[in-house]
Amino acid sequence: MHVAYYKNKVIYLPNCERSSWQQLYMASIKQELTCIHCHTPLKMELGILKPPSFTHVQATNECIEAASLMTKKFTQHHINLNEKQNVHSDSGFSIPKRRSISSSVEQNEIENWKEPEQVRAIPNFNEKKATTGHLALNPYREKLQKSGIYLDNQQWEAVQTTEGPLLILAGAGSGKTRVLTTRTAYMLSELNYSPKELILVTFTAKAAKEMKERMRLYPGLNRQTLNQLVIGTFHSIFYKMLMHHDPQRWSPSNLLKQDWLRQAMIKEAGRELNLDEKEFAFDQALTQISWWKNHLMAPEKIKGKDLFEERVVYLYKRYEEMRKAQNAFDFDDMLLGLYELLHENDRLLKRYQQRFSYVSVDEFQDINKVQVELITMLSDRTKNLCVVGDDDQSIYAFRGSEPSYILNFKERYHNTKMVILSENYRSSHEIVSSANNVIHTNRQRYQKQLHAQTSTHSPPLLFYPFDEEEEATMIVTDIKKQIETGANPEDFAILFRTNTAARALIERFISSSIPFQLDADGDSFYQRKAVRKILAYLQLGINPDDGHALTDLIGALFLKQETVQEIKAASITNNCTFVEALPLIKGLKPFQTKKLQTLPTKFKQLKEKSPIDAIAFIEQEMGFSEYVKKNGNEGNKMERGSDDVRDLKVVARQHDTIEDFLRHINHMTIKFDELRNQKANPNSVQLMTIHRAKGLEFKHVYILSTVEGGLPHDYALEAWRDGDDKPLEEERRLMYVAITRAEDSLKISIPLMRRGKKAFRSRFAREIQRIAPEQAHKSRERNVANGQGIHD
Ligand SMILES: Nc1ncnc2c1ncn2[C@@H]1O[C@H](COP(=O)(O)OP(=O)(O)OP(=O)(O)O)[C@@H](O)[C@H]1O
Repeated sequence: MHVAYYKNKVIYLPNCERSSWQQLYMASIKQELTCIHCHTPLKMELGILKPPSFTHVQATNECIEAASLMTKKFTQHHINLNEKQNVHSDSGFSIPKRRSISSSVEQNEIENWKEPEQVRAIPNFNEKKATTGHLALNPYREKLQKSGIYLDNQQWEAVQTTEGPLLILAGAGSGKTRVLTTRTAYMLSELNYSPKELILVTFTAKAAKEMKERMRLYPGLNRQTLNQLVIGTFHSIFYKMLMHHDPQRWSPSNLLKQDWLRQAMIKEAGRELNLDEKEFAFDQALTQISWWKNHLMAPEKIKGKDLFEERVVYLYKRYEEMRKAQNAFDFDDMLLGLYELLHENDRLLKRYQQRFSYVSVDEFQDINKVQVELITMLSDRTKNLCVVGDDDQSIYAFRGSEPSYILNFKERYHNTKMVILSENYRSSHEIVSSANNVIHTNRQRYQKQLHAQTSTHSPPLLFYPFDEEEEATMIVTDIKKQIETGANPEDFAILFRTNTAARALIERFISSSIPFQLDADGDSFYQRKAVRKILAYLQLGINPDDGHALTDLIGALFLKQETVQEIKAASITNNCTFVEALPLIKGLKPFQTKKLQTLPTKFKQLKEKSPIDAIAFIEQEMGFSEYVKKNGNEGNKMERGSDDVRDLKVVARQHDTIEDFLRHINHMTIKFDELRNQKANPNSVQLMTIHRAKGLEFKHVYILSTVEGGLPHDYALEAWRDGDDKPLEEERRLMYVAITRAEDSLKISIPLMRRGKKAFRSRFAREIQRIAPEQAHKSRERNVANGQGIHD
């Protein structure tokens, strides 16, 4: 059904602007859309696969007749019911829409709808399974197979290579965990190496635990042997070593465990520079300091590139002084401490080299400078260093990791043997081919192609929501339908590039009945600096005595926090509101006083506006644009204040009054906090950043906002325009990681609008539609052999 009654008007869906669909959808949830005949509330379907429609649950024949009669009227040439009634749109709906409709066409289809498309560039599936019988069967391999542990030939080759430097390039889903655990088990139970000789470094504690648990299932391995094995993260293993040598200095009580402890130190140092606690990006400063430490860069050796960096260098220097004076250490010091200890103490280094004859490292693509140096030192005697990783999944440059360590491994460690694991056991052929299509464009990589074991004949889907809001609605609707027909919530994951990209999605899940879990760092979108300040303006517009809002706002007026007390005092002595007291502050420069004098009137004007107009007014008339320009992205190239304001405008457009807008935000902020403290429910839809999804797998995956600026992120595009394509290559790897998380189905969202502007489909969404040359070549060879053509 395409007609409904809404706000005292009859509306016809094909005539409604695309931008209004989301509002209509929200209206349907509030039961404001009704049947034109019986006035029963209608449900609006706004999903991925089909154009939207209204559903009438118990429609009578009269209801259906009335709807079809009305539809006919709307579709007649130049005739429009609302036009006759001379009703004009006042809520964003173009009713009537002044366009001619061919009288011969029964115009009952939605022209504004853009059909989803399947990925076409899928080569024919090669049924050939991974080879398992080519190498001569080894009794141990047979034993493994009897225990249900199958290895393909490439995996088996990696397991058997125990001596010398070994690089195992493990494509996504190719069983690197299986290889690492089997290789360790093989060395222990088959070659009878002592567990004390082995050290296995993982990237997360979870991975270490999983490997230990898996190893318990291997034939011939007992608990006692496994307990002697050194397996854990860099931090856990190396910290134990430090504790062993100097327990007093490295006592856990000296650890700066929480971020706020470190922040407190740099904030104290910041006061020496007169940095405003609420304005300066201290969190960014800590990330930068950590990056330098992991790159073995002492503060004396760093020259800041800009004012922000110069300040952070100072904070770094003072932080180190304060930390040392307190005998404290942070997580980075655990690695640096051991690095220094082994450098200074050659005898100790030799002892460790003597003890650990076999060093293995997982997730080698994510390694950083200090970690590389440490494992090189430890394995230097025997050169028995086995590293497992995937250069295509290196996504932690911001934390100091570099794909160059894995790419240059062979140059750094002579006589390296390289084994490539290219059989993917996780995803369908259609998903694997799409991943291959995207990643092959990267230049900084080992050329390789993943190969899937099965085909579902169901290619990934590209779909086109109008904007962020509609994207969220479509995905929630899609998942809901699948759950209704038997799928489990835990089968689904929605992946996004940044937390802010998921704002609308989180809100839609909060309002739905679907169990979900959010796995992302950081506060709610509405707690972000620029957003909080805009909201403070709006709150003061409504309540000019709002003390919290005044505190949030003060920096945006280029005033110091101490001024808040002065304003409050002036409001008491002059018996006026905080806003009215703004022009009464003494000791300011004349231009500042002049600006403050205009504010009370402007705050009054603000109150009367719609949320979207009010934000524009705050930006242009109340000086906020100027503030954002100066302070919007201090030290943070990833998240700019101006983008946050544009994101906020997307929400603002959905609300008619400031009160309603603020109520919505307040509700969502409370719900977001509850979410943070809620107990984990394993059977829930997973919402997470792509970074968090690494190493995980889900039956059905959705990727959000695959548009230029979203994925790839704006900052990478800027770097690329300046001639640096490294960040863009990392974004492509992120896309690759996201795609390869999916087992059975993958849906990629390409909104038409982003942050209120026309969006352009991501280059990755274009690349996915072009068959990777290597795949095309193989497919052509096969097809020639089979006498078929290929589609690309
Ligand atoms: N030889 C094999 N035969 C059948 N299944 C296998 C084989 N090797 C691995 N698998 C299965 O393939 C899946 C992916 O393996 P695993 O999680 O170890 O991949 P991965 O290489 O760590 O992936 P990623 O790097 O993408 O996170 C697992 O379910 C694993 O049990």
